[in-house]
Amino acid sequence: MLEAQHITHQINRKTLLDDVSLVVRPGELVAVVGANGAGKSTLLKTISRELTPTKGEVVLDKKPLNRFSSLDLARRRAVLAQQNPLAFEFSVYELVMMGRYPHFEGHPHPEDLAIVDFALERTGIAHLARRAVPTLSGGEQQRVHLAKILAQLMGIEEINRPEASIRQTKYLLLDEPTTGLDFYYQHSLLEVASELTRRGYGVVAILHDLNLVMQYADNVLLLREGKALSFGKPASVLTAESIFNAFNLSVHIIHQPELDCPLIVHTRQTVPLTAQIN
Ligand SMILES: Nc1ncnc2c1ncn2[C@@H]1O[C@H](COP(=O)(O)OP(=O)(O)OP(=O)(O)O)[C@@H](O)[C@H]1O
Repeated sequence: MLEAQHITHQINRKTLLDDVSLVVRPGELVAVVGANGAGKSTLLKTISRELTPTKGEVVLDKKPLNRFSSLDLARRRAVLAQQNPLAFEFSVYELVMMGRYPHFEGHPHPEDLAIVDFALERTGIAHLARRAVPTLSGGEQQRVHLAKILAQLMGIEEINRPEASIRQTKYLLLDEPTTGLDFYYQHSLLEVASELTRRGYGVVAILHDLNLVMQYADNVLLLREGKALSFGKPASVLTAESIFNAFNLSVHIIHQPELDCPLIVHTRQTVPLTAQIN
């Protein structure tokens, strides 16, 4: 279990996070939502150990995060950042192979090569393997970075026995992973994440599309101005009232029996029909 316990984060006199807690259990996809500047990336960076909180603690399987070696942590959790470092002239294959660096010294083993091939296939970029990363489109580059973190976490036994659960829980931490992805790949990415949760992974994803949250998240944390407004099942947390509180936007929540989950639609301020006719 991955737990952020009462996280407060202050920079100078500004409070970016104020007593925020989050729990991610094995097998769960937890979404973090909120307006721009609400503190979502700050929370994810704290959970990944990129930032040290002013107060509070992040605990992975009951052990504080700061007690893990960098190598152990790299094998237990992988991070898809909002802004990925420039890939210079690396090929797609080379960049995805970097995901395996915590697992070998010198030359990659046959299983590292198999895992990289699997990650390239699973993210739909095998045909781009020899291309230089900077020549790819934004969405293609995003899929390369996803493939890299899959390669970082997956083990050969997971590829050979896809139906088996993993022995030790691993966590994917995704900051706006659907950025730049088309409609098909937004869903494809969240299907990959869901598939991993079924194997026992935990996933934390910052998402802006609340309908994707409704469809894919097991739990959601709603942040406003660094504070947790609520945490729980998407249909209970994402109400018209809470969305108005967090985003200052009026929405309809539509329940259709043929849909798996409620649908959130922005209420546009329309001119009454009679006024238009006149
Ligand atoms: N190093 C910093 N110094 C000062 N303020 C910062 C720093 N880092 C972040 N902030 C501020 O903290 C707030 C939260 O930032 P954060 O990046 O966590 O927001 P976010 O919810 O991820 O936003 P977005 O949806 O725009 O990505 C913002 O107002 C941001 O300007």
